[in-house]
This record gives sequence, structure tokens and C-alpha cells, in this order.
Amino acid sequence: EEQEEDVLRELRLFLRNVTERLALDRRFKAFTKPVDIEEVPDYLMVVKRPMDLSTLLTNIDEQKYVTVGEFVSDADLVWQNALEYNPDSDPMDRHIRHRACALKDTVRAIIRDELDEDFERVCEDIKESR
Ligand SMILES: O=C(C1CCC1)N1C[C@@H]2C[C@H]3C[C@@H](O)[C@@H](O)[C@]2(C1)O3
Repeated sequence: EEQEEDVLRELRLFLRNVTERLALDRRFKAFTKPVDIEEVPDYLMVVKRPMDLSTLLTNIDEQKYVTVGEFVSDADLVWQNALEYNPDSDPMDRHIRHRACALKDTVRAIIRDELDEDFERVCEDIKESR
């Protein structure tokens, strides 16, 4: 339906805007590109579902997300993976975990402040109808 495609287009615009703002934040530089598997050969033994901000943008453009909730589930992988792969007490790991926690809190704050619950309900109704 035309109205449904209008809603999903608005969803993509919102999700691109959120993701681009995260990618511009200097705290989140390490999250902007996939972890380099050649640089970190054991990464896929630890992290089963890699995710990063550039891949979120590609997913948005490939129309992978029909609700904000589906997007947030993938966005959560970015900081969850960082906490999982960098658990040690050394300063580098602690620095990465601090930024991972900042990413978690920032995503939640943006969604709380900027997502209209009625809009998300319309997206969820479209998802259930498909
Ligand atoms: O988890 C990550 C990224 C940080 C947030 C995502 N990496 C795993 C490696 C461990 C640590 C130091 C470097 O070896 C660098 O390659 C990585 C990249 O950071």
C-alpha cells in the first residue's frame, strides 16, 4: 500500500539520521566499521553476530528494518559485542567498555526523546500484516 511505503520511508529517514549522528560522535569511532578479522583472527570465535554503524546504514538502505525495535536489536549488538570481546581489566578494554556503555545509553536516549510511540505502533502493525 502507498501509505505503508510512506511510513517505511519515514522510518528509514529517522534510522539514517540516528545512525549518522552516532557515526559522527568521536567517542564511537571504533564502532563505525566492522572489526578487521585479519587484525583480530579470533574475533568470530567470540562474537557470533558482528555489527557496526556502517553495516546498520547498509541494512537500512536494504530495507531490512520495518520497526525501530528491529533496528535497536541490531544496534545493541554493537555495544554488546564490544563488552563481550573486551572484558579485561586493562585500560584499553576499560576504555572500550566505557564507550560501549555510552553508545548503549545514547541510543536509548535518542529513541526515548525522538520516537513517537504511535509511529512505532504503526510500523509494528505493518510488520504483523506481512
Ligand atoms: O572490539 C573491537 C572494537 C572496539 C569496539 C569494537 N575490537 C577488537 C580488538 C581489540 C581492541 C584493540 C585492537 O586490537 C582492535 O583491533 C580491537 C577492535 O579493539
